[in-house]
Parts: sequence; structure tokens; C-alpha cells
Amino acid sequence: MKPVIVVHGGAGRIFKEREEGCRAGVVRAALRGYRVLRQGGAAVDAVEEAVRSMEDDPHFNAGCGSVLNEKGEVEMDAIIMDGKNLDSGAVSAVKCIANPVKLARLVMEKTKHMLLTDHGAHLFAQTMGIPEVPGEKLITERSRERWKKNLEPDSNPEEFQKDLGTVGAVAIDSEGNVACATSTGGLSNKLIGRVGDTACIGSGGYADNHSGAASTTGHGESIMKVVLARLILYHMEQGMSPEIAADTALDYMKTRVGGLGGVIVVNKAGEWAARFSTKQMSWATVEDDNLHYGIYAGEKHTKSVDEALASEREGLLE
Ligand SMILES: CC(C)C[C@H](NC(=O)C[C@H](N)C(=O)O)C(=O)O
Repeated sequence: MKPVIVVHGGAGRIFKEREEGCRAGVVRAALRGYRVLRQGGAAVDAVEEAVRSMEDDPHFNAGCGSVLNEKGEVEMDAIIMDGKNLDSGAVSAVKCIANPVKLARLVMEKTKHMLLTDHGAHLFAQTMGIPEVPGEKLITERSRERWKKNLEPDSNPEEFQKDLGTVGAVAIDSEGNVACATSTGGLSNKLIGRVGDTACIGSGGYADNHSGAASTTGHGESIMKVVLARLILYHMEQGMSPEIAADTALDYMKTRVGGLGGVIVVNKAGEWAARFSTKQMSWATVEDDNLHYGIYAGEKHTKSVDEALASEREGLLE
């Protein structure tokens, strides 16, 4: 089986000044994930690696760079799923942790449970020896400015949720195992304790070797209503290609509940898609040692992996 990885860095509007950083961030994440696959690593390791890379990148709404809740704090959701045995792990409303996807992985592997939240997730992180980072370290200038602006009485709620940057990855490894991972700071100025689609199995992501894997981004409440990731897999089980399955599910979400979003998908044959009903979504994929990436509908750049790795080594992706 030829390994493939696809990553996204969030749907919605991406402001011009953030475009380059987003392109570089998704490309770097896809290359890091692909490196794991090329060395014979498992799909679940590759998606974790790719998502961690974007959690550490302040351009994205996950880990460092997460948007703030109504009280000006970071509260993050993350999920990871292994399509081999349908094992998954998730965390919701976690604070003061650099890599929520890593904690989700530990929930999957070290507990009998699938989702830990808030205080309990923290106690578990401590038990696992995950260092606590000061909340301030996850807050960027940009996210604080946004939060403040949104509090102004004449702020436009339409503008609230533009240019965020939830992250996710799907992969198939050389043994034909699929996996997905998704991580987010959620929606800007959300209520304390609000948990979105990302932590919810079937909504923020789903992976099953029998059909494929999907990771989603977009308006979480709409994604949860249609259980978007699982819906895409259902369409693939009925014979649709990843692209048609993604478009059909996104279209349903739009017409049925008025929700917009984006998805990345891989099927059990290694065919993939990156589709969105929003104006933009940053995405990147590596297959056959070729890198593809884009942000706008119809935009698709191609480079060889060796060329892309050389640019990264020279710091051209910074
Ligand atoms: C508003 C949308 C289009 C922006 C998108 N947000 C999410 O994916 C949020 C996540 N699904 C949730 O609801 O918690 C982003 O961050 O790029």
C-alpha cells in the first residue's frame, strides 16, 4: 500500500496576511507526517505528528494560537482515532497543555475510556507526566486582540469566526491502516465549557479501515447535527469516491442546517480529497513522494517531496 497523508489548517475566511504562514504550516505538517509513514510508521503516529506540528504553530487555532473563550482563556478540544480497531481518544475543554492531541492519544492508549474533560483531563495529564504550561504561553497577540474586539458592543458577530485555523490530519499507512486526528481552540468568545464537534467521535473525525478516515473543520454545532465525519464514511461505504462523499455531506450540512465547513478524507484505496463549502481552507497532502497544497477553491500547487524538504531545511517555509 502506498502511504498517503492529508492535513487541513481550518476552513473559513483566511486573511491575506495569514495566507503564507498557513500554507507553510500545512506543508510542514504534511511533510512531518509523511516522514513517519515513509519510515514504515503507523497512520496513527503520522496524524499525531502532523497535528502536533500545527498545534505548536501560532498561526493556527489549536495549541498555541487557540482562540479565547468569553473569559479570555484558552479551552481546547482534540480527538485521535485508529481505523484498525476503532479505538479513539479525546479531550475537551483542556487548558494549559501544549499538545491536546498527545493527551487524546494517551486517553486512547492508557485508559478504558474515550473522552476526558476539563478537570479530569488535567488530573490525567498530571498522572501521565505531561508538563503544565502557563495559560499565557498559548495566547498570542492576535488571539487576545480578537477577543477584545469581539467584546466591543458594536462588534459584528459575523466577523467573530473568520480566520481561525482548526487543524486536522488523515492518513493511510503502508499496511493499509487509516487514522484521523483533529485539534482546536473552538470558536472565538465561546461560552465557558462549550465543547464542539472536534472532541466528539464521528463529528470532528472518524477512522475505519473498512472505508477510510475523515477530519472536519467548520461550525461545530452544525457538524455535530449531521455527524459530518461519519456521514462521509457512510457515503463511501455506499460506493462514493472521497471527493463526491465529501461534497455530498458538506452540501447536506449546508442545506439541512445552514452550516459551512471543510473536510479532508482518505479512503481504504488511498484516494483522497480536501473539500470545503467555506470560501477557503488551507490543506496539504503527500502521496507518491509528491506534495500538493492550496487554500482557495481550485488552487493546487505541486512539488516533489525532496524539493519541499530542501526548502524547509533552508528555512524557506518559515
Ligand atoms: C467557523 C469555522 C469555519 C472556522 C474553523 N472553526 C472550527 O473548525 C471550530 C471547531 N469545529 C469547533 O466548532 O469547535 C477554524 O478554526 O478554522
